[in-house]
Amino acid sequence: MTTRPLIVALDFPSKLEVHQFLAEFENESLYVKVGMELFYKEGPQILTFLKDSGHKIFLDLKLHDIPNTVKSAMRNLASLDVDIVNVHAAGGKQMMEAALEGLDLGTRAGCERPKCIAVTQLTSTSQEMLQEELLINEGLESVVVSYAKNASKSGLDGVVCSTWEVEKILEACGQSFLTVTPGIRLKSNSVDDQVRIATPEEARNRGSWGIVVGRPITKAENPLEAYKIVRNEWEGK
Ligand SMILES: O=c1ccn([C@@H]2O[C@H](COP(=O)(O)O)[C@@H](O)[C@H]2O)c(=O)[nH]1
Repeated sequence: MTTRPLIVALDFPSKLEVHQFLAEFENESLYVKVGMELFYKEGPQILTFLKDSGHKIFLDLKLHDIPNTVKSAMRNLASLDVDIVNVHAAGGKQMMEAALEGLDLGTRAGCERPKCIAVTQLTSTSQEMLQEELLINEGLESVVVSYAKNASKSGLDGVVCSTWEVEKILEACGQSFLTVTPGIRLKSNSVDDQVRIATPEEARNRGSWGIVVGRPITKAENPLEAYKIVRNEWEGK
């Protein structure tokens, strides 16, 4: 598996669809993302199944609450033995620090603490929505970079952002700060509800650490073939 992962978003209603999807990949070890839809239906057991099948896991629950609640929740998530967890940077620095404290408390001796990253602005958010609905009167890029700096100052390992903010974030937070970029589309794909989209090649050229790809693979007529096309473009083959 590449050190700059292609993370497949398992946005399925239940474990049945997950099993059907993964069956096509035979023995390939994937980096998968489990989000709210699947986790709220199946609970931690789905993570055990994925780990036992040899996959790495980004548990994408996007915590956003008061610091004490996030700390306690992260303490529990730490015991699930996943590779990445996340919060919303909009929760603020104190909340992000609390998330790390909870993870440190919950990580079992001898195990690695899950990496913790913060969502800056969702890739479905546009400049217009930022201003008109969220009432944030800054440029979107500057808001994203500013939230990334808060995440970095709080000790987090990286952020979720769009491909188009990666360069500025790496300049501001250092080249080893992780940038995970969803909103990835091949030229032939539909945009769906995403706004700040990029191709796998653009993500690679802009320096994304990892890309998250859901529907372009999971809804493809041939998911394994779609996965290989995305992976080849991401890896520059
Ligand atoms: O800003 C964000 C944060 C998370 N996501 C998640 O990534 C996948 C993208 O799925 P696609 O089908 O490739 O659009 C999905 O699970 C989102 O919840 C994001 O898109 N943007």
